[in-house]
Amino acid sequence: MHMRDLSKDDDFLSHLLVEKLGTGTVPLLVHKMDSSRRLPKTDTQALMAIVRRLVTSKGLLNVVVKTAVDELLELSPIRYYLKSYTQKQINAFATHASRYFELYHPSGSIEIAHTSRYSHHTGKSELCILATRNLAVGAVVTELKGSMANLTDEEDKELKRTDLRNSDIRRDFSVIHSKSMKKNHLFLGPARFVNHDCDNNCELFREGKYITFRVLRPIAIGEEITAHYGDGYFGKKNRHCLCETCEKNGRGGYSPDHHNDEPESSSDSSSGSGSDSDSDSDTSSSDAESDHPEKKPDLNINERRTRRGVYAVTKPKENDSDDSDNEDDEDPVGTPQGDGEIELLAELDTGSELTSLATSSPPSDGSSPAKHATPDLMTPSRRDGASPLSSSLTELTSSTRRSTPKSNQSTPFRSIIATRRQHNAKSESRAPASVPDGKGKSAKPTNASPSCSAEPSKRLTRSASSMMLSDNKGKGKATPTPTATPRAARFQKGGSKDKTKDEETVKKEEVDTRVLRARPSLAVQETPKESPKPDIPHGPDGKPLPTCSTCSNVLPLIAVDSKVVWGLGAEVSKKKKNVKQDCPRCLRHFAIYQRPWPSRVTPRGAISETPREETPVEVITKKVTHKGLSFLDRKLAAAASASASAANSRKSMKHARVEEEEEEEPRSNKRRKSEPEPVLQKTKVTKTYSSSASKKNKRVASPEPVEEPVVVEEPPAPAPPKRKRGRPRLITPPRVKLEDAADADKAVLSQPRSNNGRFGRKDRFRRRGRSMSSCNSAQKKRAEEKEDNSESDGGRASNKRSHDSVDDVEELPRKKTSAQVGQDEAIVQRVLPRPMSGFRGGGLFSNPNPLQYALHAWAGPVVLDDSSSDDEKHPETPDDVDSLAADIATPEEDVTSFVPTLTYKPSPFVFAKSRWNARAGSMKQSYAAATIDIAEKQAYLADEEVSDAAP
Ligand SMILES: C[S@@+](CC[C@H](N)C(=O)[O-])C[C@H]1O[C@@H](n2cnc3c(N)ncnc32)[C@H](O)[C@@H]1O
Repeated sequence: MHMRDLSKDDDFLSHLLVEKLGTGTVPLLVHKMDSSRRLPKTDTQALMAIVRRLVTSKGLLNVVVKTAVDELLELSPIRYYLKSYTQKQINAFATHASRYFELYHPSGSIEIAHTSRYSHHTGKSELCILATRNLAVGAVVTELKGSMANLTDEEDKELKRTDLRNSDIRRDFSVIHSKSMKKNHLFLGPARFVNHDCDNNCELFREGKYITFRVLRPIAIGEEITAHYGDGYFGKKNRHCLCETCEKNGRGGYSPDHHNDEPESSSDSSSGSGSDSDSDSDTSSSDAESDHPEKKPDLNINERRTRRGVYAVTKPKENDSDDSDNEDDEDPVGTPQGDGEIELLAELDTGSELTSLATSSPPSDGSSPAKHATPDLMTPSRRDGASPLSSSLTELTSSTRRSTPKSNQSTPFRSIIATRRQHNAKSESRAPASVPDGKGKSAKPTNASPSCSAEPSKRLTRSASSMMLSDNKGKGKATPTPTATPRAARFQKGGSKDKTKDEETVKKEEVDTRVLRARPSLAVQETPKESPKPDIPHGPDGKPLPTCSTCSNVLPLIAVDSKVVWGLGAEVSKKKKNVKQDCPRCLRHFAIYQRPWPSRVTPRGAISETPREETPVEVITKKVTHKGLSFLDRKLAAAASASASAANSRKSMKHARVEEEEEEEPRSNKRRKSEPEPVLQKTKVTKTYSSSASKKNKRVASPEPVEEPVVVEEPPAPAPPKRKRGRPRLITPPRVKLEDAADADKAVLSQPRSNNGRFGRKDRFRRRGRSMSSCNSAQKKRAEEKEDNSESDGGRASNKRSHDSVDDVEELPRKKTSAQVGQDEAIVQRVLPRPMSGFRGGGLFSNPNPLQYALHAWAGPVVLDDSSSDDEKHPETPDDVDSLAADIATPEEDVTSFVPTLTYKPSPFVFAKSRWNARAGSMKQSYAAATIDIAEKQAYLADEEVSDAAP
């Protein structure tokens, strides 16, 4: 993908899906790559309607996102925007759009919001990412993704260059450095809104071909997601950094002796060859010490420093110290480091930001930027910091609090970024001098100063940058809370030598955590045992400040271009005085979800209501009992022992296997009649099986979409389709009907795409290679096949691998799945991972939400046994839409795009069940056939499974 395309697409999509969505009079202004670019005018209502459908759809994430992308592409302004695009560009656009849509899915855990932590310094509206759920350590924020584009050397330099002609151009984007390719890539998308904190709570990491974020320490609802850009991103040793940690510790931009107009900023604007960190590299350690006298080894174990800011690299070498600028300078980025788990160095562009920091409205007296806070400050505080005033939804449970960051137990800290207070103070005094401590803490001295540690009982907000109260995250490096941040604590205690040792321990713990950690969402759903004490903030006049009736944060003052657009009372005065008022963040949330912040619509039974390909419907109603399991256990044990003796005859088994496959279905049916499996205790048959299919002993899925299968007691139960063992597979969606074959544009846009909206390669080929009339004939053919299949062989659920393209399906009717002969809608819903078919949430657990389970329990930071397959299959080439930047270009990629999100790590229970669903039956028939030694067969199957699992 080209940098220009990505920039343009991101400008447009962020405009559509961030700026315009539910923001009303309070826009979430996104810094554009090119703010002078004219964007097609788009109906906000139409966009909101699409998002509303997304959030209310009962479907899998990738399916509903794909639908949303489809709908977006149908909008006239978007069609107009794409009219000159090639198919490949449309694919990339669709992929990028899916990243933004994903943010809004009810299963999501983050939101984009305003922050004014930096605005008062940069003079620009800034955005941030906030958690909408409590996030546990190790959780992967899967929806925080970005698209990448290859950068030529010229583009790389250009991005670092300060464009003096257009001061609006902000370099608020990430640049990822690929170690393997030794190239920089532009990294845009929702992930670009993650701000820097010197004590970051998330880290960038790579999982397969994905780059996403992993939680380093517990994050509370409403807390900002932060990453570490590197030690030199904001000047030497981040001396201009405005993060909360620096604010707490009086460092960086909050250092008493901080000056904005420090010389290193100018180096960024020069040519692009230099960077802020380059400057750092030359900085003596004594300089660094003076800036950060208490600086401890960085907590991010993955961090290594390079010439520019880095926030995700391989594990550090032994004795890697914080003052390793020179070492890193010399360290070629392509040199393998550590175990190579993370192969990307992630860096943010260091060019213009520092220039911006240094040049934007510097205080005339050179004082700390906080002294010049303007009223446009707003970052909603985290959930647990809120003082519930009216809504029970704002309350947190005690257990939730236990899982919240250590900050909650530590000395409360109140951010100086207390917009409304500052504003009020300003109004009253009419002069910045009204801020007595020089940090804007005067609005309510007891709250604003560190002395507020005398109020430990009060749960204060984190308020990364807002007008609100802010607590101390408690993550001060000097006072780690071992239980909250064991990793941090270790690194703070130990030197560099200990660090390596500790890393190993931590790594091990991480692995454990990956398996055992609780779902992040679990912590969110609990109900409070008791409400925290309301902490109603007061203004300088002693009067209580207006608070949001939902999140209880102080209502912000939001300014755009130095003009207050919200918060001065205009919007409140229209209403009655005592009417409750929500803050813009909660208003936006409500507009999107129709529910009070932070709750989102959670489709109930989304998984179970969606028929899966290759999943016999009757299996859905079966339950595995303990009795059945013990029986299966015995069988499994017998098979395992038998298989041990069969290692030397596996080759001959392959022939036998072929024969067996030919006979499998009839035998399967035979088995079902004669030997009912104990595990299938409750066999119910749905209407989706035709009598003709029963006659032929073959299963035929209903041509109708089976949203909620009506279960009827109607024996006999047809045999489930044979399932291959091994990796989960997706079934490729069929082609969508071309409503208007004459409309070429529409034909393009209505082509089937993969889950995130991209067009498959073969689809593109088809589009070029086939005329519209051939499309029509294909439709006819499908209709005929549909009839055929409903009467004959349609029940043979496809065992095709996911990379069987749509074309394959159409051109090879015998491979056609039963779902594909049904309606298109039904087929779309079949784009499901195969492993899920073995996961019967409703049957196994009291909370029948396998999607949630998979998302939160399994989508961990584990390097999966099959996670490398993507890379093995498709070496990453971010310059192409089929690569890192565009991960769903082909049907194969449909599979891979889903896997990281729904990482399949079955529990032993589920694993046993899913395995036995497939294996137990075939084993029995193998015994019955008695022509092949069962032991050999099992050995062969085990072999097959291994090879199936391989990419
Ligand atoms: C990748 S962007 C993050 C999103 C950005 N806030 C926005 O609205 O687009 C990086 C920019 O955010 C701001 N920023 C993030 N973290 C910061 C920090 N710790 N100190 C100062 N500015 C920061 C700076 O303006 C920086 O250039």
